[in-house]
Amino acid sequence: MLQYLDVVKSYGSGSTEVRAVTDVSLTVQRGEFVAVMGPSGCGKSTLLHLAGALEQPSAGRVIVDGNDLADLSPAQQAELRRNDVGYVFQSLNLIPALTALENVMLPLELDGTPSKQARKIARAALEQVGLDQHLDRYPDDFSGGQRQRIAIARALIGDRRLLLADEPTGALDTVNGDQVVELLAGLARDRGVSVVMVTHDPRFASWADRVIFLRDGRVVDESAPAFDDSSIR
Ligand SMILES: Nc1ncnc2c1ncn2[C@@H]1O[C@H](COP(=O)(O)OP(=O)(O)OP(=O)(O)O)[C@@H](O)[C@H]1O
Repeated sequence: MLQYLDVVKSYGSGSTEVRAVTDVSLTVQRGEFVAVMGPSGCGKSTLLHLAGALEQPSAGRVIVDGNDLADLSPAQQAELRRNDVGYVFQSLNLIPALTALENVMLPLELDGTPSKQARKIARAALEQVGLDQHLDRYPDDFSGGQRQRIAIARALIGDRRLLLADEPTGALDTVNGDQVVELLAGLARDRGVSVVMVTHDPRFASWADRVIFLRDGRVVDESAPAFDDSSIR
């Protein structure tokens, strides 16, 4: 579903050049849940941005669902972002003035889906994340974990098959964080969504099928989940 081949990403040039990602080769299978860990600034977010075609690699290739992103025009990249790739961030970006249902409907409506149909699809997406009640309430009426689930429903709308989650538990307590990560694991296992989740917390990484450790932009280890390794925080 997602492949990095000898990927390098630098920002700036000459004496101000920063190597965010260096020689990363990595494959994420369909339905696989991969956690990415590593110290601050090691390139975790950059890896996600490359997968979502939000950044272009300086060298190497990024392949999403069989498409080499470099071969796609900007319009085709935008289409891939819209149809295949979902994002979840630590800050939820839910719109406070819209209800839970309206928040999830929004991307569909912006894409021209008629309201009635958008409502139906959004309800189904919310049901998949375990929310089928009080959908006419506003984000502030939900707990942090429920809000993140609304954001995940919105990210997955339209059957996206690759979910990029950047610290989705960052603003949550352990109980809510666990629920969100359990949901991500279930989406991978039961629906074949490929999930790449950046996290600082070994507890949440332990839900993943595989954990990738980055340091200074390089993959330094790839292993079974670590439960308590303070050196990688
Ligand atoms: N747009 C940019 N311009 C210049 N440098 C950047 C840019 N984005 C990231 N960097 C640099 O690239 C490196 C990797 O950044 P990145 O955000 O990918 O790390 P990270 O592991 O996600 O960090 P954190 O855990 O703090 O979010 C850092 O040194 C960062 O300062």
